[in-house]
Amino acid sequence: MDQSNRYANLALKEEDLIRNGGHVLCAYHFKPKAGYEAVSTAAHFAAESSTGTNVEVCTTDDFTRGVDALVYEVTARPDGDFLMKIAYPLALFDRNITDGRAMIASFLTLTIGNNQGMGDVEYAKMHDFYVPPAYLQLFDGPAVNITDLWRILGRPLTNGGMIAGTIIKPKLGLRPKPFADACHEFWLGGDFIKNDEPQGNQTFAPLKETITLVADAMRRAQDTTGEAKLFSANITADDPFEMIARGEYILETFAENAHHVAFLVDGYVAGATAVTTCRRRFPKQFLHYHRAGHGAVTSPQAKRGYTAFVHCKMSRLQGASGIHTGTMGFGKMEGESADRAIAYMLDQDVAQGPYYRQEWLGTKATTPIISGGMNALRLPGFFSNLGHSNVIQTSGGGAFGHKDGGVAGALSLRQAHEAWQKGIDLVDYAKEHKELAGAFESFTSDADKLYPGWRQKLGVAA
Ligand SMILES: O=C(COP(=O)(O)O)[C@H](O)[C@H](O)COP(=O)(O)O
Ligand SMILES: [Mg+2]
Repeated sequence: MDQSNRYANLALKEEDLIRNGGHVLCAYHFKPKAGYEAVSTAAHFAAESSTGTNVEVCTTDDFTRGVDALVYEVTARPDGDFLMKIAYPLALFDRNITDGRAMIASFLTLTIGNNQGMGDVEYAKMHDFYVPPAYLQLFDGPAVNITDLWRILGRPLTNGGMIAGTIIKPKLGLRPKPFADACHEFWLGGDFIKNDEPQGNQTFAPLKETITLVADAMRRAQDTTGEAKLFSANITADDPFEMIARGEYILETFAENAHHVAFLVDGYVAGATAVTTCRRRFPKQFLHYHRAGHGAVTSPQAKRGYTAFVHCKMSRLQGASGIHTGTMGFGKMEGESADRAIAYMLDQDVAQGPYYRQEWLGTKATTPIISGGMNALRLPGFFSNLGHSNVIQTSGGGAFGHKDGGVAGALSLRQAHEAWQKGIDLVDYAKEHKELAGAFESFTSDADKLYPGWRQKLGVAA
């Protein structure tokens, strides 16, 4: 059944839809199955994503038709796919019975829901979306972000710079004492430590025992260095009550340092409920959105789901204090330099996406968290591409892979950031900073690639 006379209106103008503010707009790259025409398939897609199904139902009335999602653009793309844009009336989206607020679960159920498995759609992937002010203000948005961490660290509250972090490695297999010892070591040179995402309450490292030792390690490191230290504790679980139990135990155990604790939630695998449980139950803690598994849908190889840009943009609506944005081609994970647009959508008040310009109307920024195969040598290029260094940066291998250990690894990260801030060439800075020089000797293949001639300049034999 061709539903394009009901669910498509190609005469609608995007600027009018934005000016009227009554619709969420979504842009997809899509392809109909062989034998299906683009506009009618797009109309079926919009029907399935809003008020319709594959046939007319006798229960539809005039009100129903007034809240249909409408395809307002279908254009052929050079790669053979189509660009499809759909306007979703705000009334379609579910609202809480407790407080009338919006939820990402409903946004996804409609915009990336049943439409992902339709028989006439080869694939469809969301590349951008636009949220009008009336819907934007119904989301929690961030309560806390890097500014609050800068305050704890005693830094300027604007342009306070990179927070030097690590991830405790190995990923799994450390018992509580070696885990806390690794934390203590890194904190002697760095600021921020996160649990690696699988670390929780394994039998060989019970959470209560590990957290008690980590809280003690933080106290000792703070006493020794005279600096504040930060820990991002994983509270991800299937059960919100389990997350709350973990969070409460952690805050109680860190006691006077509870405000130095962030909560890590693996928001892709555990979902919107887990993110919002943390955002609402612990609004004073930094909500660290980790995104393990997101590559299954966000990878450029995946033709379905949504992009990393869309994923990160949703996290700001939900109220993530920070989210991993990838390393933009400078680390080990998939990405490219143009991914800096993801960071700008998170940390600016007006930002341009691939298809829509979004005004955030004073919504707090979500801090980009830069992680995945990073080390001191890769930081200057990364910051130059991004244009600023106001990020949390966590290097796991890049800290504990340093030839002189975790303290030197942490210091090398700080030194690389200082060099970039001062506009000094990294090799020149390494002549005066032995931990940075040690990073060159530790990560030699990066050094050879990024800084040819470094051996002669630093007097290191080949
Ligand atoms: O443990 C790590 C990185 O460890 P290492 O520093 O040793 O590479 C993180 O889970 C990844 O950064 C996730 O990827 P992303 O940040 O892209 O979500
Ligand atoms: Mg990890």
